[in-house]
Amino acid sequence: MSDAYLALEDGRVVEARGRAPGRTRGELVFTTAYTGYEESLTDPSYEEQVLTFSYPLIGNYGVREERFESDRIHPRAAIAREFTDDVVEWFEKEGVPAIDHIDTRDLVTAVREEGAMKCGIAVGDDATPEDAKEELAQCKGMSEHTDIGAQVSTVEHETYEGGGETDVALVDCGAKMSIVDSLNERGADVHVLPHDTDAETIEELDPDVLFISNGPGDPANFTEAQSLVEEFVGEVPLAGICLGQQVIARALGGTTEKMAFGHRGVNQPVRDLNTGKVVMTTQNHGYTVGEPGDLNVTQVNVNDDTAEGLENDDLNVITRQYHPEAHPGPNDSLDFFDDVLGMAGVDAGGDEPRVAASD
Ligand SMILES: NC(=O)CC[C@H](N)C(=O)O
Repeated sequence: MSDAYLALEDGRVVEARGRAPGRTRGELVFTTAYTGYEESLTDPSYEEQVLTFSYPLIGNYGVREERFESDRIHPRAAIAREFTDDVVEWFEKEGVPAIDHIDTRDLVTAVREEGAMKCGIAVGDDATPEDAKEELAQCKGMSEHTDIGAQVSTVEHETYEGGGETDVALVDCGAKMSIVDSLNERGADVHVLPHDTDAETIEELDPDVLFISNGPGDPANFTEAQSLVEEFVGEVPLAGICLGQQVIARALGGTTEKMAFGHRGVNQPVRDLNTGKVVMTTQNHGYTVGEPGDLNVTQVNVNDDTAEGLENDDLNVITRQYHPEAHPGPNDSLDFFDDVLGMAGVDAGGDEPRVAASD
């Protein structure tokens, strides 16, 4: 007898130990990061997903709000080989089901071999395998969550002051706070705006940069953000991270597609095609840009050659598929934020000037 069951789309039902009760469902994803569980769990990009940690012990340095990327846990449930009591308390407080004492190596291998899959979870004294299967039966595909932006976005315009040197309009499709921090630290005031902000609001704000944030689900469902890009491209410098890159590419005639299982960890190697330099990056995405449209591919993933950086110097557009803001992960690509503010004519103190794609 167990008190936790995980039903997988491949037909298996796996027993586990229940740590925080509840029933839920989502797309099963993983991260191979061995630190940064507070940041990952509060990253809005994981909305409607179930996060499996491949590192075996999660929670061993406690839970501190200073490290949160948003105000709540976003994955619908969490899975590890072993969660500490500290982190379990947090799951219980937020009502997020969690399970451990499960073979996470097997789960991650299944996702890597069979591709992204749906799952259902049932945790509690009276939980049964059928409960988990019922959850699985109700699980939608990521693209079917058409209103996912509203689940994660701010509803009000919020301003985070960073010295007033520049004004960045950050369209919040599920933004991580580290993006705001990275811009504030470089002297920019950041205006965090709802995902469905209209063109008039942007016109009134008259920002120096229009920035589309990271976010959950299928970029095709962020139609309002895409319209803003179509409206302002060429007039206002544009930047984007992860979902932001995907939305901007779609707006500029490009395409996006679902990957087999995505890029998931903090050691994804990215090569800059101009300099040849390779940096380690943090990644957490299941979609990728196929055709880049009016953008040039300036950086690629060393493992599979997918587009990691897109730019158009004439139109003043620069985007990244990975997370330059880190949290979790390496700080090697923080200079992206210097380049973003550089488009607005600000010398934000970067080490070296950006090399244009056409040079
Ligand atoms: N971290 C992100 O912004 C993820 C982008 C998008 N939801 C994807 O899965 O590809």
